[in-house]
Amino acid sequence: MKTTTPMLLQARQLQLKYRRRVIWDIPQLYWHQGESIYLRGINGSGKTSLMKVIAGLQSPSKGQVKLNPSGHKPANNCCYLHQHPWLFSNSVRNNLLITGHSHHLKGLNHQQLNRQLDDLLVWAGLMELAEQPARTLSGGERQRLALARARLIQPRFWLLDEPTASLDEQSVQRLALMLEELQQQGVGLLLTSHQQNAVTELCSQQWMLDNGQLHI
Ligand SMILES: Nc1ncnc2c1ncn2[C@@H]1O[C@H](COP(=O)(O)OP(=O)(O)OP(=O)(O)O)[C@@H](O)[C@H]1O
Repeated sequence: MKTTTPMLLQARQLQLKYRRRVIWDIPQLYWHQGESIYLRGINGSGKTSLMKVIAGLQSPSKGQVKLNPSGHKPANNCCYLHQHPWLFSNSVRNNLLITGHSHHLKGLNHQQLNRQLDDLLVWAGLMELAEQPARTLSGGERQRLALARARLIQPRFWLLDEPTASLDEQSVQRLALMLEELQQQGVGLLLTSHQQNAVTELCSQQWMLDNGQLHI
């Protein structure tokens, strides 16, 4: 991460409406970098919408999400990971390379760049699949590649929408180990899941969306 000063993401009077229907109304919300939060709520309670608003991918109807220290934008420091990650159709390694080129890896020489990609492939358990087309990966492998790709961008806040849906026990454990390493680096994690598992157990806090209210 670029600096060591932890950030605080906060919002006041945050509201989301679709037409006249209020999805949620949140008087205040604080998320310190380094905190891991399990966001719960029944289908349709507004979890995905809240994550997208926090990550700067969607505008709220009222209020604003801010980062402290001020001057930083949520969209530049948050990464929202979809349940079904979108990947480039070329190889696993090239998925990382393309993302790396468009971010901070531009200044690295060929050898340094390859070393960084190798480290990420090892972290994600994808070294043996590095030359395989990403479209042929299994669900668990796709998730791990999406995580490795996001790590290149070095977000402070990671928002994972149903990362373990349709993963078997072993894949969940593997993902949990990867997320644990991110936690040790001091990132913030916010994740949803309809089942409690090794990934949700990493979270020391829970937020519950219920009937338009966020219970913290
Ligand atoms: N673009 C939109 N226009 C109108 N309504 C929408 C739109 N996007 C979402 N909604 C509605 O907002 C509500 C919240 O949706 P959201 O996807 O945030 O819920 P969720 O808690 O993530 O659900 P799930 O657990 O099923 O993924 C739902 O009732 C949904 O139909």
